[in-house]
Amino acid sequence: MSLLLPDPQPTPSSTPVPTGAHRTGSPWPRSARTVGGDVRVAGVALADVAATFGTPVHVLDETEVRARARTYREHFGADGVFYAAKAFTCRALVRWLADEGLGMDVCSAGELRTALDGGLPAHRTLLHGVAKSPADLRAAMEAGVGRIVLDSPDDADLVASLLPAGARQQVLLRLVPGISAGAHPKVRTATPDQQFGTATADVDGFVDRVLAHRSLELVGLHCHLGSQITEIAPYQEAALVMAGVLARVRNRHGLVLRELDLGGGHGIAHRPGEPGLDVADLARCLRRELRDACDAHGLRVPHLSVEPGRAVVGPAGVVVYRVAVLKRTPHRTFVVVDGGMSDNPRPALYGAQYAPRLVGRVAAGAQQTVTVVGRHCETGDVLAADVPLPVDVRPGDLIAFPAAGAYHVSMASNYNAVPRPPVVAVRGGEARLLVRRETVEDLGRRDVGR
Ligand SMILES: Cc1ncc(COP(=O)(O)O)c(C=O)c1O
Ligand SMILES: N[C@@H](CCCC[NH3+])C(=O)O
Repeated sequence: MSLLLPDPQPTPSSTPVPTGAHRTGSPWPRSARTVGGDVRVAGVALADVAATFGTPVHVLDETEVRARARTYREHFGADGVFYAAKAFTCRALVRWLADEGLGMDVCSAGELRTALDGGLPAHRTLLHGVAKSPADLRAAMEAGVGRIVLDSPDDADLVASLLPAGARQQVLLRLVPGISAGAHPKVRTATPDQQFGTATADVDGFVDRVLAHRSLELVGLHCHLGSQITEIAPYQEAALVMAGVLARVRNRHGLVLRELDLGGGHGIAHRPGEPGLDVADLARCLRRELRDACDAHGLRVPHLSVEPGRAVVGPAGVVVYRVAVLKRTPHRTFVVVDGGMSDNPRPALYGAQYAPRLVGRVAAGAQQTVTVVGRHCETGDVLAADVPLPVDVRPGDLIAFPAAGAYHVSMASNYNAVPRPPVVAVRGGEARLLVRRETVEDLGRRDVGR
């Protein structure tokens, strides 16, 4: 019996996935069940997905995504949730999220394109970026994005310079509240030593630069602390700091800003037993903190919004690899799989840890400690070091990594000219292709020189 999953029983497709507070402690979708030696997600055996679509393959549980989106919508309300497209995006996903009442945070003309193609109205998107290109901005302005988040005073000038004559654009200011939060230094974005946003101490000059442009309508403030944050306290601190900045803007500039976007970063369990951030608790604590802080400043409480990415799609995704080679050295046993850092750079970038498991057959009971590595020409292409897998693991076996729905596909590359894997949606016992596997021909198409 597996420690990773609930009891091995098939999921009746009629069992509703509970909404409400997010469960913490399991990296698997709530529908995941062990059946014999296999795992079924939304009633679909992972071995069947691998047989039909090949490996590596990304599997996304539609019901899990929708339930997570609905939970956010319930606790943060209409116009309160902008899914961060950078975590993963494709047209079907946009449609699910739009159905569930979410908006979307996009960072490029490409992410915006997918949002629009998926049917999300442009006014439900907001555009981010530390270095928005003129092409990004023109696409955003042409589509009519709801908000543009200005990263710096220069960004304000750039946006204003590209707006068509007579147009007005609602904007937020991205500020740096000086809070250190996030699972790794490379994903902390609210400290003074990194490149995003403008220090809260410099807000007056930032506001003045924005107000100098009649085409920019300043409606609110924004901050984003970092990613994979599993405690509520940093968000409470952010609410407190940002309420202070709202008061300062009112006092110094006579402007009452009506919106506050506190970004994303909500953590999930990547391995069994790890904590995740509870959305209901987060919403409750944030609202209380913000109300108290605004009361203290005599401010009206602004409209609150958040930008979760990982917490919406991360636990809904599983990636399945096939074992290519088993290598025993005096130091380690290497399980070499047919993917690697080109489809999941997270372990190499952040030392991210996962809990892979064998699927597709009944294994010997005993476990051994192995290191799962990828196929790439880098010693650092380690997907999971020192993890338990069955003693009889062998070439041809399937290895599944849960918590793979966010920042895998979206950060995938073509290193070693390896085509990127497909994304398959599962729901009610059926699997359907959302994003096809890239081909070697796709890769060759851009190579136009002689
Ligand atoms: C501005 C902004 N909003 C939202 C997110 C989403 O973060 P996460 O996927 O950790 O929720 C990010 C990425 O960290 C971001 O940079
Ligand atoms: N890419 C990071 C998170 C950073 C998100 C963007 N600010 C990860 O995989 O954990």
